[in-house]
Amino acid sequence: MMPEEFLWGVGQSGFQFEMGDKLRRHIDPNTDWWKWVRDPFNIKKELVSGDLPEDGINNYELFENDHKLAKDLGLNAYRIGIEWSRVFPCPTWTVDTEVELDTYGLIKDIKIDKSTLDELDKLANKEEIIYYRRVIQHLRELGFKVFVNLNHFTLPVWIHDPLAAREKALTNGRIGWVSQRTVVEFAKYAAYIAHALGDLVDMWSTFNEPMVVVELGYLAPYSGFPPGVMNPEAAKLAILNMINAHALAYKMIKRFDTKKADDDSKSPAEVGIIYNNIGVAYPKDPNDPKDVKAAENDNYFHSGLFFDAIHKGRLNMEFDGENFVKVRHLKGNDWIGLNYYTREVVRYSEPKFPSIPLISFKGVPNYGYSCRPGTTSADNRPVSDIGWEVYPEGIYDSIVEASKYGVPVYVTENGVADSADMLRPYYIVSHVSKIEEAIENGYTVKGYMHWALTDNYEWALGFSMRFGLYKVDLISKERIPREKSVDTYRKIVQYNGVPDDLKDEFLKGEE
Ligand SMILES: O=[N+]([O-])c1ccccc1O[C@@H]1O[C@H](CO)[C@H](O)[C@H](O)[C@H]1O
Repeated sequence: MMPEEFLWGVGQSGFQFEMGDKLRRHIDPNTDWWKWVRDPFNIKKELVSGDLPEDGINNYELFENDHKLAKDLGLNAYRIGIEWSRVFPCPTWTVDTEVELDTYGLIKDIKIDKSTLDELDKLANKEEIIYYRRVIQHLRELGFKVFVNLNHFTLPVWIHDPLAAREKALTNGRIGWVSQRTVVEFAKYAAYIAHALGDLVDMWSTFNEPMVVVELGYLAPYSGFPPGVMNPEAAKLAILNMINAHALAYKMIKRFDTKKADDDSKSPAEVGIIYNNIGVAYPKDPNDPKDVKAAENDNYFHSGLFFDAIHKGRLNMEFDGENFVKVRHLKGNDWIGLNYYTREVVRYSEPKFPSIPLISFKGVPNYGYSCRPGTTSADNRPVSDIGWEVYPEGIYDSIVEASKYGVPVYVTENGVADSADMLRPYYIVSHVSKIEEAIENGYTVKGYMHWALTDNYEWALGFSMRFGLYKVDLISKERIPREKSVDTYRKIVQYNGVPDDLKDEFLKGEE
């Protein structure tokens, strides 16, 4: 059983859930992803699916309905995302701020005060603020603890034009996280949102999975993620800028959200980061020191580097895992949101880029993310529709790794692409059991949020991947329960842990 105050919830983002209203009144054409997924070249090359987000599930209008579905499951936590581009459809560059740099060229502080907020207020789309306030208020009325995430992959197109960025090999101005200008604008956005929503929100996160943005955007040109270039120098800049952006947003949220929303909160603003692949790279051959080193490097590249910076003020600017500089102003993180889907199994391989020595690993096929749908993994585990191995042990190891930083952990995403609902009940039971085990062994995990309540738009893969406890009919927008999963999750939530009958049904013979 979980501790009494354990949070059970679901997670969602803006871009993947909001759009889909019939009259197209609530489309948001102002993101990089909007532009990216309809680009004829991308569609022709099958980099993206050709599905469009405006044909999606329409949570924008149906949020009350979705909140009620979550309530009926017995949930008490709900994670949402704010779309930067909805609040600021036009550039905020013109709002002047003083920026203080450190000796490494990182931004140490940025002067944002009440008059800056007034200027930003003139540029903000007030209707969208009113809208997000309604959404949060409705969640609060239903008794949910609300988690608000500021950035989930998408960037305003005025700050990132992915097609121009690709075409001009990142030499044009709108290059997203490769440019330090984005850090400054993000700090303004964070300050403004904290001010505009702070009375209703105590649990904040800056980013969702920053390393996915970097790796799929700048090191995997066929991933289907914008801007689809291969450029290790850009990847390094993007990582440093996102670390810097987290640090500044952390400060801004603390500065401008001074009002406690919930009685049970420790402070008016608990600011964390949502992160995936935390310590879940495993060596193919645990007896081969080179493979062991490869996994260690992989783990450091994916999470250690970022976490060392924001928790210890210790920055590995060389990307070698060996040389560090002290950058105290980067420190600041109150909780870790852990997203877990599967593991990685890696072998040693000579560093692909001389300037990133940590990338001395390569994935082994038929494990983790590299499986084929409709098969079982090399380890004889089930594989999801998206080709990801089901490996519940990984969530335990991920909790252990995240716990090293001394802040509470919330599982902010966990789920499976499974349109037939054959795997999901087992997936939920096995992963939640591992979380229970971690808690029994003394680790601090304070919540579990399933991804997702409903089907949604799975980025480059469009609507083909079905992560919902509720299936969504994309024509009628009807939510149809995937009965077995809905039942399973409801039982777990009611019991506040995995009851014995579910363990018997799904985990017999595993232990
Ligand atoms: O979006 N991704 O490409 C990606 C790759 C590896 C692990 C998580 C991950 O992103 C995460 O995954 C889920 C399901 O795929 C959602 O789409 C979510 O938006 C994202 O945060």
